[in-house]
Amino acid sequence: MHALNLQAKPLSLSERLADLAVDALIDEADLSPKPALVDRRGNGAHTDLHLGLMHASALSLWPAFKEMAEAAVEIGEAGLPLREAIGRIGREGEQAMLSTTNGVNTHRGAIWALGLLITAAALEPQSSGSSAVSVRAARLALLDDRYAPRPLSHGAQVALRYGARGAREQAQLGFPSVLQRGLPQLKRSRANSHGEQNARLDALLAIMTDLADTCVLYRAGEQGLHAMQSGAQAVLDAGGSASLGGRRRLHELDQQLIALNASPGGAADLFAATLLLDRIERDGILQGAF
Ligand SMILES: CC(C)(COP(=O)(O)OP(=O)(O)OC[C@H]1O[C@@H](n2cnc3c(N)ncnc32)[C@H](O[C@H]2O[C@H](COP(=O)(O)OP(=O)(O)OP(=O)(O)O)[C@@H](O)[C@H]2O)[C@@H]1O)[C@@H](O)C(=O)NCCC(=O)NCCS
Ligand SMILES: Nc1ncnc2[nH]cnc12
Repeated sequence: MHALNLQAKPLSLSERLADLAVDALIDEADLSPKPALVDRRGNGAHTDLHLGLMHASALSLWPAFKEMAEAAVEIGEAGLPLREAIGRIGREGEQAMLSTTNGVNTHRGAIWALGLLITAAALEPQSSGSSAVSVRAARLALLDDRYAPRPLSHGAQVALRYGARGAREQAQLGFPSVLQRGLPQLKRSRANSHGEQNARLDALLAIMTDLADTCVLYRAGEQGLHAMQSGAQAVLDAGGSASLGGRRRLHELDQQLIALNASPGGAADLFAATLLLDRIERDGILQGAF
C-alpha cells in the first residue's frame, strides 16, 4: 500500500499569477490609514463600501485573473485575439464582482490594470521586470477591443468635462504612475527603513501626487483633485508616513478628502498594481509554480 501523498499540488503559472493579483488587492484594502479610502479603520468617503466587501470582491476576481493568464499562455502573443479574449474575461469578472457586492463597483479599475499586467506577465514569464511587463501591458491596452461596449461611465463623463483620460491612458502609457511614482517611492522608503506599512503608504501617496484620478474628479471636481495631489505631496515633504509631521499631514488629508467626498479609488488600484509588480519582480512568478 502507498503512503498518503500529502504534498500540495504545485500551482500552475496562471494560478500563481491570480494568487498574486488577489493578494495585492487584499493588501491594498488592508493598508491603513489610507486617505478617504476603505481600510481597517472604516469606510473613508464611501457609504456603500466596507472592508469585508473589498475582500469578498478581491476573492471573486481570482477565476477571471487566472483565465486571463491562461489566455496569454494559450494565445502566446500581444495581438488583437488576446486583447479581445481578456476584454471578454474582464467583463465577466466585472459581473462576478457586481454579483458579489450587490451591484457596488469595488474594483473595476483594478480588473483593468491588474488584468493587463498579469496577462503581460504570463506572456513572457522569463521577462518579469516591472518595465518589461508594463510595456507589454501597454501594447495590449493600445489595441481596440471591437466588442467593448462604450457606456457613459464616470470616467467617460470626466473625460468630456475635464479632458482627463484616466485609466485607459494610464495603461496605454505603460503605467507611468506606477513605474515613475509608486515603485520608486516604495523602494526609497524601504531603503530608509521606514517599515513596510509606511513604505506602502508613501507609495500610495506618491501616486496621488500627480494622478488624474477620475473617481476624484467625478466626485469632487478640480478642487478635489488639487486637494488630493497637493495634500499627498505635503505628507511626503513633511517626511512621509513614518514621521510625526507626515502623520499629522496625512490625518489632515484624510479629513479634507472625506469632507470633499473625494475618494482616490484610481490611485488605490494603481497602488495595488505597484504591489503586484513589486512582488513579481522580487519573488519571481515562477517561484512555486509548476
Ligand atoms: C478602460 C476601462 C478602465 C474603462 O474606463 P472608463 O474610464 O470608461 O471607466 P470607469 O468606469 O470610470 O472606470 C475607470 C476606473 O479606473 C480607476 N481609475 C480612475 N482614474 C484612474 C487613473 N487615472 N488611472 C488608473 N485607474 C483609474 C477607477 O477605479 C476605482 O474607482 C472605482 C469606483 O469608481 P466609480 O465607479 O466612479 O465609483 P464611485 O465614485 O464610488 O461611484 P458612486 O458611489 O458615486 O456611484 C473602484 O471600482 C476602483 O476600482 C475608475 O472607476 C475598463 O474598465 C474597461 O474597458 N473595461 C471593460 C473590460 C475590459 O476590456 N477589460 C480588460 C481586461 S484586462
Ligand atoms: N480601498 C479602497 N477604498 C475605496 N475604493 C477603492 N477602490 C479600490 N480600492 C479602494
